[in-house]
Amino acid sequence: MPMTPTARLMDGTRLARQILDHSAATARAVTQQTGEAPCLATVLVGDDPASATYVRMKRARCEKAGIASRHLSLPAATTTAELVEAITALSEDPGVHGILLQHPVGAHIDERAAFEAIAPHKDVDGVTMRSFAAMSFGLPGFVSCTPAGIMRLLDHYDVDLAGRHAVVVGRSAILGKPAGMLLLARDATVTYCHSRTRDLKSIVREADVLVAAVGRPRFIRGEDIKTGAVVIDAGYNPGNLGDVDFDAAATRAGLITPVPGGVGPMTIAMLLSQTAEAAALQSGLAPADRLPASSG
Ligand SMILES: Nc1nc2c(c(=O)[nH]1)N[C@@H](CN(C=O)c1ccc(C(=O)N[C@@H](CCC(=O)O)C(=O)O)cc1)CN2
Repeated sequence: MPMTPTARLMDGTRLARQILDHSAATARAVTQQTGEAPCLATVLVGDDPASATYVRMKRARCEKAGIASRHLSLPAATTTAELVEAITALSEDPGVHGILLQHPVGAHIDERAAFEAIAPHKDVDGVTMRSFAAMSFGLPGFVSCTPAGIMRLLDHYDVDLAGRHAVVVGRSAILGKPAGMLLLARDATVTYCHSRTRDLKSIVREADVLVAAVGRPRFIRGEDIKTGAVVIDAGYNPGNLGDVDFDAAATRAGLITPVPGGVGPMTIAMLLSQTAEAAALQSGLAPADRLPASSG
């Protein structure tokens, strides 16, 4: 007999809307003050359809929020040097307030070198080493958007993290790794799991808070979710499938994010929030010691 879902849904679409409204208000203030709308430059390398969709979604949200966007589409054969040069030009362009390089780029490109060409004050996607270090030390700076969105969801649903066992499955530079650091900063006891982890299931079963960021559809089974756990599904697999077997997990979890409608919309909302904040900082409208994560 099918089990009844017991978990409460964490509605990322609704919370993202609130953050987008706040970002639009900040963008309006910048435009009134400077006569120029905040501007996000988006850079896409190659023709991966999913990446093109995400960039289109980001630009559409920008337009709705009164944020201008400038798009640079580069061929798949672009070299690291050419990409670094293009991003450096955007970093030096005073008309651009934020830069997004859509991940992933082709395997022949040194993605880290390309990310590092983003000027720190324009790193609204929170992908540079400097942004990661600032986040890890609790200093002002921009935070990688999906982890920032996850923290906003946890706060919105009043999840107390201190002393809880948070298990992050995945260790990518823009998702798993920073998510763990943010949870640690909130006094959670953090375990990172990855492809070489032994007996993953037994660790997942101990998670009070589980962040699934593996990139494998329905990789986390419902039977491995601890009763009452908070389950954050940060997966974005083809066909709008998350990393968690949602139906089964929802019969055991206390709180759970759906896919779609959970972490995804929060990722884009945080990008716009940080873009509006970057423009406000660059035009002297916001104090430089204000943490972007507190806006919206
Ligand atoms: N430079 C970056 N690259 C990538 C990031 C990132 O944060 N910065 N994240 C992911 C993909 N991503 C944004 O780029 C992303 C994925 C999914 C969604 C989303 O809203 N999904 C919807 C469903 C999709 C739909 O409605 O068509 C949802 O979950 O509700 C947003 C952003 C990799 N690359």
